[in-house]
Amino acid sequence: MTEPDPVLSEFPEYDENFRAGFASFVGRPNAGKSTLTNALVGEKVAITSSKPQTTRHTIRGIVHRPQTPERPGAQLVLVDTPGLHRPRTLLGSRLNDLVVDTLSEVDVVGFCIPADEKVGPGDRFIAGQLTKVSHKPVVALVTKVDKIPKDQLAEQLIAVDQLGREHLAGEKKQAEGFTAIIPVSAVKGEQVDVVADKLIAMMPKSPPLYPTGELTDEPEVVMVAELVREAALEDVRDELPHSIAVTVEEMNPREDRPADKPLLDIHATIHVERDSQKGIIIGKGGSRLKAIGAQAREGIVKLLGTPVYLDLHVKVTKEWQRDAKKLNRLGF
Ligand SMILES: Nc1nc2c(ncn2[C@@H]2O[C@H](COP(=O)(O)OP(=O)(O)OP(=O)(O)O)[C@@H](O)[C@H]2O)c(=O)[nH]1
Repeated sequence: MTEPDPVLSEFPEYDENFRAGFASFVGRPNAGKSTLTNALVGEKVAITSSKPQTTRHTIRGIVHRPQTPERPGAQLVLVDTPGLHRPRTLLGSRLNDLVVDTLSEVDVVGFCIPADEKVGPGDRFIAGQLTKVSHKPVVALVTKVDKIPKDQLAEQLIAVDQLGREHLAGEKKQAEGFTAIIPVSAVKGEQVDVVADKLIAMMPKSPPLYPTGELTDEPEVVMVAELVREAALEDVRDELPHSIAVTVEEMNPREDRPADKPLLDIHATIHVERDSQKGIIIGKGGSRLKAIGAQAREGIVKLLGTPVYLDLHVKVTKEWQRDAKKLNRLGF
Protein backbone atom coordinates (compact mmCIF):
# COMPACT_ATOMS: atom_id res chain seq x y z
CA MET A 1 0.00 0.00 0.00
CA THR A 2 1.17 3.53 -0.69
CA GLU A 3 1.10 6.58 1.51
CA PRO A 4 -2.37 7.85 2.45
CA ASP A 5 -3.65 10.26 -0.13
CA PRO A 6 -6.77 12.47 -0.12
CA VAL A 7 -8.16 10.61 -3.13
CA LEU A 8 -7.91 7.28 -1.38
CA SER A 9 -10.45 8.18 1.29
CA GLU A 10 -13.02 7.37 -1.38
CA PHE A 11 -11.45 3.99 -2.01
CA PRO A 12 -10.87 2.55 1.46
CA GLU A 13 -10.61 -0.98 0.16
CA TYR A 14 -9.24 -0.78 -3.32
CA ASP A 15 -7.79 -4.07 -4.47
CA GLU A 16 -4.06 -4.52 -4.86
CA ASN A 17 -4.79 -5.39 -8.50
CA PHE A 18 -6.38 -1.99 -9.13
CA ARG A 19 -5.03 -0.49 -12.32
CA ALA A 20 -4.74 3.19 -13.15
CA GLY A 21 -2.92 5.17 -15.77
CA PHE A 22 -3.03 7.34 -18.86
CA ALA A 23 -3.96 6.77 -22.46
CA SER A 24 -3.91 9.18 -25.35
CA PHE A 25 -5.58 9.10 -28.73
CA VAL A 26 -3.85 10.32 -31.84
CA GLY A 27 -5.03 10.35 -35.42
CA ARG A 28 -5.73 12.57 -38.35
CA PRO A 29 -8.12 15.47 -37.86
CA ASN A 30 -11.70 14.13 -37.80
CA ALA A 31 -10.56 10.57 -37.09
CA GLY A 32 -13.07 10.33 -34.24
CA LYS A 33 -10.81 10.83 -31.21
CA SER A 34 -13.13 13.15 -29.28
CA THR A 35 -16.22 11.10 -30.00
CA LEU A 36 -14.48 7.96 -28.78
CA THR A 37 -13.30 9.77 -25.65
CA ASN A 38 -16.87 10.81 -24.93
CA ALA A 39 -18.22 7.32 -25.56
CA LEU A 40 -15.67 5.82 -23.17
CA VAL A 41 -16.22 8.37 -20.44
CA GLY A 42 -19.99 8.40 -20.94
CA GLU A 43 -20.39 12.15 -20.75
CA LYS A 44 -19.57 15.02 -23.03
CA VAL A 45 -16.19 16.30 -21.91
CA ALA A 46 -14.12 16.72 -25.02
CA ILE A 47 -15.43 19.11 -27.64
CA THR A 48 -16.46 17.45 -30.88
CA SER A 49 -17.27 19.15 -34.11
CA SER A 50 -17.68 18.08 -37.69
CA LYS A 51 -14.87 20.55 -38.52
CA PRO A 52 -11.31 19.28 -38.28
CA GLN A 53 -8.80 20.46 -35.70
CA THR A 54 -11.09 21.74 -33.03
CA THR A 55 -9.40 19.96 -30.15
CA ARG A 56 -6.70 22.43 -29.20
CA HIS A 57 -6.33 21.71 -25.52
CA THR A 58 -5.48 18.63 -23.57
CA ILE A 59 -8.82 17.67 -22.14
CA ARG A 60 -8.93 14.57 -20.01
CA GLY A 61 -11.84 12.30 -19.51
CA ILE A 62 -11.65 9.61 -16.86
CA VAL A 63 -13.13 6.13 -17.20
CA HIS A 64 -13.96 4.83 -13.73
CA ARG A 65 -14.39 1.08 -13.55
CA PRO A 66 -15.77 0.04 -10.17
CA GLN A 67 -14.38 -2.99 -8.41
CA THR A 68 -16.64 -6.07 -8.39
CA PRO A 69 -16.10 -9.51 -6.82
CA GLU A 70 -15.12 -10.74 -10.31
CA ARG A 71 -12.64 -8.09 -11.28
CA PRO A 72 -10.52 -5.36 -9.74
CA GLY A 73 -11.40 -1.75 -10.36
CA ALA A 74 -9.57 0.59 -12.67
CA GLN A 75 -9.20 4.17 -13.75
CA LEU A 76 -8.30 5.08 -17.28
CA VAL A 77 -7.36 8.70 -17.71
CA LEU A 78 -7.77 9.83 -21.31
CA VAL A 79 -5.65 12.65 -22.55
CA ASP A 80 -7.31 14.00 -25.66
CA THR A 81 -4.59 15.49 -27.85
CA PRO A 82 -4.97 17.89 -30.73
CA GLY A 83 -4.99 16.34 -34.19
CA LEU A 84 -1.48 15.27 -35.06
CA HIS A 85 -0.91 16.59 -38.54
CA ARG A 86 1.78 17.91 -40.82
CA PRO A 87 2.85 21.28 -39.49
CA ARG A 88 2.01 24.06 -41.94
CA THR A 89 2.06 26.98 -39.57
CA LEU A 90 3.74 27.68 -36.27
CA LEU A 91 0.55 26.70 -34.55
CA GLY A 92 0.69 23.39 -36.33
CA SER A 93 4.22 22.63 -35.21
CA ARG A 94 3.42 23.67 -31.64
CA LEU A 95 0.50 21.30 -31.61
CA ASN A 96 2.76 18.50 -32.80
CA ASP A 97 5.34 19.21 -30.06
CA LEU A 98 2.53 19.17 -27.56
CA VAL A 99 1.42 15.80 -28.88
CA VAL A 100 4.89 14.26 -28.57
CA ASP A 101 5.23 15.69 -25.04
CA THR A 102 1.86 14.28 -24.07
CA LEU A 103 2.62 10.90 -25.56
CA SER A 104 5.85 10.58 -23.62
CA GLU A 105 3.80 10.65 -20.44
CA VAL A 106 1.07 8.14 -21.18
CA ASP A 107 1.01 4.37 -20.71
CA VAL A 108 -0.56 3.51 -24.04
CA VAL A 109 -1.32 5.32 -27.29
CA GLY A 110 -4.56 4.72 -29.20
CA PHE A 111 -4.06 5.44 -32.90
CA CYS A 112 -7.46 6.26 -34.40
CA ILE A 113 -7.85 5.41 -38.07
CA PRO A 114 -11.28 5.85 -39.67
CA ALA A 115 -12.69 2.67 -41.22
CA ASP A 116 -14.25 4.61 -44.08
CA GLU A 117 -11.09 6.28 -45.37
CA LYS A 118 -8.11 4.66 -47.02
CA VAL A 119 -4.92 4.50 -44.96
CA GLY A 120 -2.96 7.39 -46.42
CA PRO A 121 0.05 9.69 -46.13
CA GLY A 122 -1.46 11.41 -43.06
CA ASP A 123 -1.57 8.09 -41.19
CA ARG A 124 1.95 7.21 -42.30
CA PHE A 125 3.18 10.60 -41.08
CA ILE A 126 1.63 9.99 -37.66
CA ALA A 127 2.99 6.45 -37.50
CA GLY A 128 6.42 7.95 -38.22
CA GLN A 129 5.96 10.47 -35.41
CA LEU A 130 5.09 7.65 -33.03
CA THR A 131 8.57 6.23 -33.42
CA LYS A 132 9.69 9.31 -31.44
CA VAL A 133 8.02 7.66 -28.46
CA SER A 134 9.09 4.19 -29.50
CA HIS A 135 8.86 2.66 -26.04
CA LYS A 136 5.07 3.13 -25.92
CA PRO A 137 2.68 0.39 -26.92
CA VAL A 138 0.32 1.55 -29.66
CA VAL A 139 -3.17 0.12 -30.12
CA ALA A 140 -4.81 0.79 -33.48
CA LEU A 141 -8.47 1.80 -33.15
CA VAL A 142 -10.33 1.47 -36.44
CA THR A 143 -13.10 4.02 -35.85
CA LYS A 144 -16.53 4.64 -37.41
CA VAL A 145 -17.01 1.01 -38.45
CA ASP A 146 -20.76 1.70 -38.71
CA LYS A 147 -19.99 3.70 -41.84
CA ILE A 148 -18.79 0.75 -43.93
CA PRO A 149 -20.29 -2.58 -44.94
CA LYS A 150 -18.95 -5.51 -42.88
CA ASP A 151 -17.12 -7.07 -45.83
CA GLN A 152 -14.95 -3.99 -46.27
CA LEU A 153 -13.71 -4.14 -42.71
CA ALA A 154 -11.30 -7.04 -43.23
CA GLU A 155 -9.55 -5.16 -45.99
CA GLN A 156 -9.12 -2.09 -43.78
CA LEU A 157 -7.83 -4.19 -40.88
CA ILE A 158 -5.20 -5.69 -43.16
CA ALA A 159 -4.16 -2.22 -44.37
CA VAL A 160 -3.91 -1.00 -40.77
CA ASP A 161 -1.88 -4.04 -39.75
CA GLN A 162 0.47 -3.38 -42.64
CA LEU A 163 0.83 0.28 -41.62
CA GLY A 164 1.90 -0.84 -38.15
CA ARG A 165 4.38 -3.40 -39.43
CA GLU A 166 5.92 -1.05 -41.95
CA HIS A 167 6.19 2.07 -39.82
CA LEU A 168 6.47 0.95 -36.24
CA ALA A 169 8.61 -2.09 -36.90
CA GLY A 170 12.32 -2.00 -36.20
CA GLU A 171 11.85 -0.06 -32.99
CA LYS A 172 12.51 -2.17 -29.95
CA LYS A 173 9.11 -2.50 -28.36
CA GLN A 174 7.02 -1.82 -31.42
CA ALA A 175 8.76 -4.50 -33.48
CA GLU A 176 5.52 -6.35 -34.15
CA GLY A 177 3.66 -3.21 -35.20
CA PHE A 178 0.46 -2.43 -33.33
CA THR A 179 -0.07 -4.16 -29.99
CA ALA A 180 -3.70 -4.74 -30.97
CA ILE A 181 -6.13 -3.64 -33.67
CA ILE A 182 -9.70 -3.02 -32.52
CA PRO A 183 -12.61 -2.00 -34.77
CA VAL A 184 -15.01 0.32 -32.93
CA SER A 185 -18.03 2.55 -33.46
CA ALA A 186 -18.27 5.27 -30.84
CA VAL A 187 -21.55 6.52 -32.28
CA LYS A 188 -23.26 3.10 -32.21
CA GLY A 189 -21.49 2.07 -28.99
CA GLU A 190 -20.07 -1.04 -30.67
CA GLN A 191 -16.90 -2.46 -29.12
CA VAL A 192 -16.39 0.60 -26.92
CA ASP A 193 -16.11 -1.73 -23.92
CA VAL A 194 -13.54 -3.85 -25.77
CA VAL A 195 -11.45 -0.72 -26.28
CA ALA A 196 -11.79 0.14 -22.57
CA ASP A 197 -10.83 -3.43 -21.55
CA LYS A 198 -7.77 -3.45 -23.76
CA LEU A 199 -6.53 -0.04 -22.67
CA ILE A 200 -7.17 -0.82 -18.99
CA ALA A 201 -5.27 -4.10 -19.32
CA MET A 202 -2.27 -2.03 -20.37
CA MET A 203 -2.40 0.26 -17.35
CA PRO A 204 0.07 -0.36 -14.55
CA LYS A 205 -1.07 -1.56 -11.16
CA SER A 206 -1.60 1.63 -9.24
CA PRO A 207 -3.83 3.15 -6.60
CA PRO A 208 -6.72 5.27 -7.92
CA LEU A 209 -5.52 8.62 -9.21
CA TYR A 210 -8.69 10.68 -9.14
CA PRO A 211 -11.93 10.82 -7.12
CA THR A 212 -14.83 9.09 -8.90
CA GLY A 213 -16.81 12.28 -9.56
CA GLU A 214 -14.07 13.84 -11.57
CA LEU A 215 -14.48 13.76 -15.34
CA THR A 216 -11.86 16.21 -16.42
CA ASP A 217 -9.10 18.19 -14.77
CA GLU A 218 -9.23 20.94 -17.34
CA PRO A 219 -9.65 24.35 -15.73
CA GLU A 220 -13.18 25.65 -16.13
CA VAL A 221 -11.95 28.68 -18.01
CA VAL A 222 -10.50 26.51 -20.77
CA MET A 223 -13.72 24.50 -21.01
CA VAL A 224 -15.68 27.76 -21.28
CA ALA A 225 -13.37 29.03 -24.04
CA GLU A 226 -13.82 25.73 -25.89
CA LEU A 227 -17.60 25.99 -25.66
CA VAL A 228 -17.51 29.48 -27.16
CA ARG A 229 -15.18 28.24 -29.91
CA GLU A 230 -17.44 25.30 -30.63
CA ALA A 231 -20.45 27.62 -30.92
CA ALA A 232 -18.52 30.04 -33.15
CA LEU A 233 -17.59 27.19 -35.48
CA GLU A 234 -21.20 26.10 -36.06
CA ASP A 235 -22.25 26.62 -39.66
CA VAL A 236 -19.30 28.79 -40.64
CA ARG A 237 -17.64 28.70 -43.96
CA ASP A 238 -14.75 26.34 -44.47
CA GLU A 239 -12.06 29.00 -44.23
CA LEU A 240 -12.84 29.88 -40.65
CA PRO A 241 -12.04 26.86 -38.45
CA HIS A 242 -8.29 27.43 -38.47
CA SER A 243 -8.64 31.12 -37.80
CA ILE A 244 -10.56 31.23 -34.56
CA ALA A 245 -9.22 31.32 -31.03
CA VAL A 246 -11.09 32.23 -27.87
CA THR A 247 -9.76 33.78 -24.68
CA VAL A 248 -11.73 34.29 -21.49
CA GLU A 249 -10.86 37.68 -20.00
CA GLU A 250 -12.95 37.48 -16.88
CA MET A 251 -15.10 34.98 -15.07
CA ASN A 252 -16.46 36.22 -11.76
CA PRO A 253 -19.60 35.81 -9.68
CA ARG A 254 -21.51 39.10 -9.80
CA GLU A 255 -21.39 40.94 -6.52
CA ASP A 256 -24.54 42.08 -4.75
CA ARG A 257 -26.55 39.04 -5.88
CA PRO A 258 -28.57 37.15 -3.25
CA ALA A 259 -27.05 33.76 -2.37
CA ASP A 260 -29.98 31.88 -3.95
CA LYS A 261 -29.73 33.84 -7.21
CA PRO A 262 -26.09 33.81 -8.24
CA LEU A 263 -24.95 35.08 -11.61
CA LEU A 264 -21.60 34.43 -13.21
CA ASP A 265 -20.21 37.21 -15.40
CA ILE A 266 -18.07 35.94 -18.25
CA HIS A 267 -16.23 38.19 -20.68
CA ALA A 268 -14.70 36.40 -23.62
CA THR A 269 -13.03 37.41 -26.88
CA ILE A 270 -13.23 35.59 -30.18
CA HIS A 271 -10.01 36.21 -32.12
CA VAL A 272 -10.06 36.09 -35.89
CA GLU A 273 -7.33 36.88 -38.40
CA ARG A 274 -9.04 39.20 -40.84
CA ASP A 275 -11.69 41.91 -40.91
CA SER A 276 -13.76 39.84 -43.33
CA GLN A 277 -13.84 37.01 -40.80
CA LYS A 278 -14.92 39.41 -38.11
CA GLY A 279 -17.88 40.29 -40.29
CA ILE A 280 -18.81 36.64 -40.73
CA ILE A 281 -18.71 35.99 -36.99
CA ILE A 282 -20.76 39.07 -36.13
CA GLY A 283 -23.30 38.52 -38.90
CA LYS A 284 -26.02 40.85 -40.13
CA GLY A 285 -26.91 43.28 -37.38
CA GLY A 286 -24.99 41.13 -34.90
CA SER A 287 -27.30 38.15 -35.49
CA ARG A 288 -24.59 35.45 -35.69
CA LEU A 289 -22.76 36.72 -32.64
CA LYS A 290 -26.03 36.67 -30.76
CA ALA A 291 -26.67 33.08 -31.81
CA ILE A 292 -23.11 32.09 -30.86
CA GLY A 293 -23.62 33.68 -27.45
CA ALA A 294 -26.92 31.91 -26.88
CA GLN A 295 -25.52 28.51 -27.82
CA ALA A 296 -22.31 28.91 -25.84
CA ARG A 297 -24.23 30.16 -22.82
CA GLU A 298 -26.46 27.11 -22.85
CA GLY A 299 -23.40 24.83 -22.80
CA ILE A 300 -21.68 26.86 -20.08
CA VAL A 301 -24.76 26.86 -17.86
CA LYS A 302 -24.94 23.09 -18.26
CA LEU A 303 -21.24 22.72 -17.51
CA LEU A 304 -21.10 24.99 -14.48
CA GLY A 305 -24.65 24.55 -13.19
CA THR A 306 -25.14 28.26 -12.58
CA PRO A 307 -26.83 31.13 -14.44
CA VAL A 308 -24.40 32.98 -16.65
CA TYR A 309 -24.15 36.40 -18.25
CA LEU A 310 -21.92 35.98 -21.30
CA ASP A 311 -20.36 39.02 -22.93
CA LEU A 312 -18.66 38.28 -26.26
CA HIS A 313 -16.29 40.46 -28.26
CA VAL A 314 -14.77 39.82 -31.66
CA LYS A 315 -11.26 41.02 -32.28
CA VAL A 316 -8.96 40.89 -35.28
CA THR A 317 -5.64 39.56 -34.00
CA LYS A 318 -3.69 39.60 -37.26
CA GLU A 319 -1.81 36.45 -38.23
CA TRP A 320 -2.21 34.97 -34.77
CA GLN A 321 -1.42 31.51 -36.06
CA ARG A 322 2.06 32.54 -37.18
CA ASP A 323 3.10 34.89 -34.43
CA ALA A 324 4.79 33.23 -31.48
CA LYS A 325 4.18 36.10 -29.05
CA LYS A 326 0.51 36.26 -29.82
CA LEU A 327 0.24 32.50 -29.55
CA ASN A 328 1.69 32.65 -26.07
CA ARG A 329 -0.84 35.25 -25.08
CA LEU A 330 -3.65 33.08 -26.40
CA GLY A 331 -2.46 30.21 -24.26
CA PHE A 332 -0.95 27.90 -26.87
N1 LIG B 1 -20.76 7.39 -38.14
C1 LIG B 1 -19.83 7.67 -37.20
N2 LIG B 1 -19.34 8.92 -37.13
C2 LIG B 1 -18.41 9.18 -36.20
C3 LIG B 1 -17.94 8.18 -35.28
N3 LIG B 1 -17.02 8.76 -34.49
C4 LIG B 1 -16.91 10.04 -34.89
N4 LIG B 1 -17.74 10.31 -35.91
C5 LIG B 1 -17.92 11.61 -36.60
O1 LIG B 1 -16.71 12.04 -37.17
C6 LIG B 1 -16.53 13.45 -37.02
C7 LIG B 1 -15.23 13.75 -36.32
O2 LIG B 1 -15.25 13.22 -35.00
P1 LIG B 1 -14.38 13.83 -33.82
O3 LIG B 1 -14.56 12.93 -32.66
O4 LIG B 1 -14.67 15.28 -33.64
O5 LIG B 1 -12.91 13.67 -34.44
P2 LIG B 1 -11.51 14.09 -33.83
O6 LIG B 1 -10.55 13.07 -34.26
O7 LIG B 1 -11.62 14.35 -32.37
O8 LIG B 1 -11.23 15.42 -34.62
P3 LIG B 1 -10.20 16.62 -34.33
O9 LIG B 1 -10.68 17.32 -33.10
O10 LIG B 1 -10.32 17.44 -35.56
O11 LIG B 1 -8.84 16.04 -34.18
C8 LIG B 1 -17.75 13.94 -36.26
O12 LIG B 1 -18.67 14.44 -37.19
C9 LIG B 1 -18.28 12.69 -35.59
O13 LIG B 1 -19.66 12.73 -35.38
C10 LIG B 1 -18.52 6.86 -35.37
O14 LIG B 1 -18.21 5.92 -34.62
N5 LIG B 1 -19.45 6.67 -36.35
